Amino acid sequence: MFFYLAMLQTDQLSGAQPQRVISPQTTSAQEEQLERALRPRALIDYIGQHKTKEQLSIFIQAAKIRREALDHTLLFGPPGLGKTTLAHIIAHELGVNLRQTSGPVLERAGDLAALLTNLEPHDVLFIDEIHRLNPVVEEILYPALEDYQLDIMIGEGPAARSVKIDLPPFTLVGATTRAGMLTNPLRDRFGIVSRLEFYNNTDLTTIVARSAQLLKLQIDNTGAAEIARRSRGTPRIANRLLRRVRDYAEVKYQGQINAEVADAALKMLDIDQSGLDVMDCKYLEAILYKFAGGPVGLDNIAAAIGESTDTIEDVIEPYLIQQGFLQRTPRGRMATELSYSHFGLPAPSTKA
Ligand SMILES: Nc1ncnc2c1ncn2[C@@H]1O[C@H](COP(=O)(O)OP(=O)(O)OP(=O)(O)O)[C@@H](O)[C@H]1O
Ligand SMILES: [Mg+2]
Repeated sequence: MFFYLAMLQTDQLSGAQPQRVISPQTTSAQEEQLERALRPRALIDYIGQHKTKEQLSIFIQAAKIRREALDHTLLFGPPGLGKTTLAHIIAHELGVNLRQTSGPVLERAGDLAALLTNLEPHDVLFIDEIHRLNPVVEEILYPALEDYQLDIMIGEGPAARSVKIDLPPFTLVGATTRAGMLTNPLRDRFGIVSRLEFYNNTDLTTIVARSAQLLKLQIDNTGAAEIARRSRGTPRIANRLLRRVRDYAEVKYQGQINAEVADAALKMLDIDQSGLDVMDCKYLEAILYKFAGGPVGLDNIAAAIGESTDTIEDVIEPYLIQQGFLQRTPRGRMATELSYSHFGLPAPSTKA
């Protein structure tokens, strides 16, 4: 209880709403600062995502040998898996500047034009949440991506004229949690498309151990593995749980973290043995108890648990599907046998 209050206070001090511990989104400015400190800077320090890493390493080397800009790159996957981190690493490995913006921030064509005309040759322009680009801004982006040209209108009415400006060759790195929401013409302009996957326990354990070392914590392998196992396959959550477990260990165990200490701390935070938290359980229980295991439509579940459909689709469902707790069918969401057994319910007789 003391622990929970302490958490609330830190969040309130930073002006943010208290949030779910296991939320894959960053919850405060303070957390963002900590994240930056833990962010690997070179590709070799980026743990896991072996396929993506291997591909990128080759494409980056090839671009450098040819002295060309790297092809435009789209990174997609659930929040907290390392898209922003990877964008920074790409620029670092290419030895160029990174200019960062995001879809919702670029309101007018002029905002994008200002960014593009300030790029130096081979620079990386990173657009986060690229699925939320204003269509007018997106139109300007097409010729910029294809021909490194900016086509803009100057003035209004009869005096208006279109001007073409040459841009230096550059690389757009786009990040999105929703590749499906990108328009086709935009998606087609990315030469490299990388899907980030949830991390396996081994890779996450390495990430926890690395963060612990940077934070100078005393943790053994069992402690790192326990935190990893309950982090929803997500480095951001792993790093956050590590900090919360540290608090617990400092108050109760002179800062020593092992599996038992981690387990006790995580139990107190209501994160269960499978790494599911209160929101996950609420979601699955709604399907199991209110909708007889499904199939049930997204809007109905959203109304039942009072969450937005976006949060459900971006944050809650991907991990539950990946872990086999949930099935998405054309008729709606369905609980799997694993869900039934997780909540101690008998498996349903096979539905037609
Ligand atoms: N492969 C990795 N190895 C080590 N640490 C990682 C790795 N990927 C991510 N992290 C850590 O996880 C944190 C979150 O990563 P990042 O901000 O890049 O996620 P994201 O995919 O951009 O999330 P969002 O969709 O919310 O923008 C980073 O601070 C970093 O410390
Ligand atoms: Mg990000």
